[in-house]
Amino acid sequence: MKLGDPRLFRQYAYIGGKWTSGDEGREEAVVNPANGEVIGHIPLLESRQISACVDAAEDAFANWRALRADERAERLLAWYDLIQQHREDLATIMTLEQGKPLPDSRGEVEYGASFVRWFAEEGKRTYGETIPSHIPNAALGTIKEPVGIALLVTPWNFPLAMITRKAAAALAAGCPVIVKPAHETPFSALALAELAERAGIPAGIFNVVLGESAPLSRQLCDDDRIKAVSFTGSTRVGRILIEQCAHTVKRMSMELGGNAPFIVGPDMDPREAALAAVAAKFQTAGQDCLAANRILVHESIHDEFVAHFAERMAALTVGDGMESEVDLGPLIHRRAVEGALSIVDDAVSRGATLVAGDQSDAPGENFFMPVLLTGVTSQMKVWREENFAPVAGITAYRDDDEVIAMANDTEYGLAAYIYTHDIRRIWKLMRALDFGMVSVNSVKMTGPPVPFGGVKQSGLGREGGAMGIDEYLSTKYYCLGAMGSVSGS
Ligand SMILES: NC(=O)c1ccc[n+]([C@@H]2O[C@H](COP(=O)([O-])OP(=O)(O)OC[C@H]3O[C@@H](n4cnc5c(N)ncnc54)[C@H](O)[C@@H]3O)[C@@H](O)[C@H]2O)c1
Ligand SMILES: N[C@@H](CC=O)C(=O)O
Repeated sequence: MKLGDPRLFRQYAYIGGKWTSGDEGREEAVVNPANGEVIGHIPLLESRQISACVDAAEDAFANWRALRADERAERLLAWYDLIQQHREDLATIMTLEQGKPLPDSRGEVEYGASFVRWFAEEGKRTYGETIPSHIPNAALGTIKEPVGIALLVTPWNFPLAMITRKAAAALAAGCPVIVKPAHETPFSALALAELAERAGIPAGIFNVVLGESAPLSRQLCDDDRIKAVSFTGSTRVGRILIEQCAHTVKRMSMELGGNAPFIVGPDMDPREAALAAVAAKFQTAGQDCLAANRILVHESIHDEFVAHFAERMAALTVGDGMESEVDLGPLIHRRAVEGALSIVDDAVSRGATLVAGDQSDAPGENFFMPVLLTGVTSQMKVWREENFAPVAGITAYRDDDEVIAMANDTEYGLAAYIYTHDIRRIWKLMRALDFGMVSVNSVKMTGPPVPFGGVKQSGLGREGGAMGIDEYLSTKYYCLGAMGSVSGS
């Protein structure tokens, strides 16, 4: 791997400010999904090393929480500057381990860094409140305090930004973090740790643990010293973590799967809407929780929309993300390709039409050519499951009430898109859609000021925005009694 700063490529865990190998020497290879080449190895830590990591975080907590918010902000801003300075190396690491095209990786580094800057500032605004007292001669109010050590478990599709969106909020709030990255994409997390160290974030405050996911997470969920768990990943694993944390009653934030509807109104220009739908579906090769999976188009413009969608989709190039002019990189592994194939087969066997998507054109075993299916129905996996692949399903609807019922017919409730210029329709749909985020006439909806998150089985809590830091803060109410005559009491 050619990096301007080779020390960003670390093949160790990072615990209590020390780069750490596994005590028993167990390791795992990490491969480039585009070509199967081994990029490097990571240690698999033993249970006692995981406990040592919690010890280190516990030891570091008191001093970190005691810093003033502006002192923590200085460290975070230094981290932000370093991420920006090293963005090219960070993007290279990301493309090699995740597969996304290099320009997308650069975009993710920028996006990930933006949360660090945002929360550096937001940490200075964790205000409590004063409460008009109902108790004679008493002063009432609240203050916000850090919850304690936070475990952050993150996915492989956004290997950097899903960490910074959590970690920056937790650190700004005064909490130490233990990051458990996906084993497919550990090197972005480790590069962030290297930069956190250089930024003066003290030992024990930002830790990265590596190991077998299930036992490792179980041990940390069982540990009463961990006070919060923030998870981004599948709904299936989210349910497991919720169960595991029940008996220690931890604060939980869950950013889980999505199955976004993309609704196109009858007044829309079919071409404009189709270009937006392609952009909303195929980012990160469809491996995006916001991907427009169920494209619901008014029957009056359906055929024209499909023609434009197919034309735009045909222009997408699939290849190694390190090459120029690539739109879609590989899927993360062969299992993902097989999953996508089975979803397409299921849809076709149940009556969907395969308009485009010839897999014999795929440039390698982990690649998947974009697929367009029409006539998809709620009986098909492509409708019911989060397909997490470049598989687009389009279906026609008659009227607003029908499309609302179709869009809400899913256990997921992360994001929905509406394309129409009819203000009454916008308002009606926006209110009726059972999703945590609704984007109207815009593919882009995320960013640091935004309360990102879902309803139903897409999650609990919000990341980003003013709400994002609250996930790492406890509210302490105080009642100062016998204060004498208190004005306003
Ligand atoms: N809502 C959001 O903000 C958001 C953002 C990105 C991704 N996602 C979701 O993430 C999923 C894709 O990512 P993924 O495949 O990495 O998800 P995943 O649930 O398989 O894995 C996520 C993390 O959990 C770990 N893990 C896996 N099995 C575990 C277990 N039994 N116990 C504890 N930890 C375990 C993994 O190693 C990884 O670190 C999709 O469902 C996508 O929608 C959601
Ligand atoms: N695209 C999402 C991540 C989902 O996979 C984001 O911007 O946070």
